[in-house]
Amino acid sequence: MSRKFFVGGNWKCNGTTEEVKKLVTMLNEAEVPSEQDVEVVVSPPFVFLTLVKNLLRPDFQVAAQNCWVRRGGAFTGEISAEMLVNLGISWVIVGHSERRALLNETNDFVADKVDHALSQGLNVIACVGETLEQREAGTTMEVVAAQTGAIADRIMYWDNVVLAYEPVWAIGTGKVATPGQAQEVHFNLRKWLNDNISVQVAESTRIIYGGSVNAANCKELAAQPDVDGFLVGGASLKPEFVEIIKSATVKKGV
Ligand SMILES: O=C(CO)COP(=O)(O)O
Repeated sequence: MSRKFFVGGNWKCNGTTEEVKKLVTMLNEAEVPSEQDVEVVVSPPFVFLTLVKNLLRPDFQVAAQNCWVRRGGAFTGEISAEMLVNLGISWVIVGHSERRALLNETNDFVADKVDHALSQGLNVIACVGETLEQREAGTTMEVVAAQTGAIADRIMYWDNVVLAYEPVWAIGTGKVATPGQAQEVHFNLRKWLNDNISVQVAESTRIIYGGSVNAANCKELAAQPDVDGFLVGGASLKPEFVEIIKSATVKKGV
């Protein structure tokens, strides 16, 4: 069993053309472990997708932060999965907690999106995670299982899916989950996959952690057996993103 370490950079709604070019130049010049050891995917806002795709080093890939739930058409302001494929974009982030919370995306809506994005040949980073209230009420695993279950029903081939566990209380707060807290949920999620999908899917699906990951905390998190990488927000806009990519070496024992 080997799950390639995965590091995603979610740039969220940030950046000007100049800033994006600078960030890409920094990434292009960085020395990182080889493609064999780490898969790196950066996710700029829609308007910069083509710019980033054209400038970015070929060993890194590009993700959109969202896409429309079904085929394109008369949906003002939306971007379809077909358009992303047409641009040569290979990944899309789906179900991010900011969209669930601020745009009222439900488990069913997220599941429809996963279904359509996969049907068009996109790879999907599907996000799940509990709020602070849910954690304090002891319902973390229930919430995460319900979110995962909704999308799992629509997935035929798990090879194109990465699960991102992003506890809402750790996102953009500087309050990172402890390695133990992250490992506990990742372990339980993998067990959920084992019990509800298959042993093979449980062993091969990458479960990455997101929420205030930075250069200082990434190594200890990466050392957890069920943490297969990261989805990084704020720190993905800074040079320290390179250090986070390098935490892949923790898995290799290098
Ligand atoms: O939401 C996140 C990645 O998708 C995490 O954001 P931060 O790393 O800024 O906490």
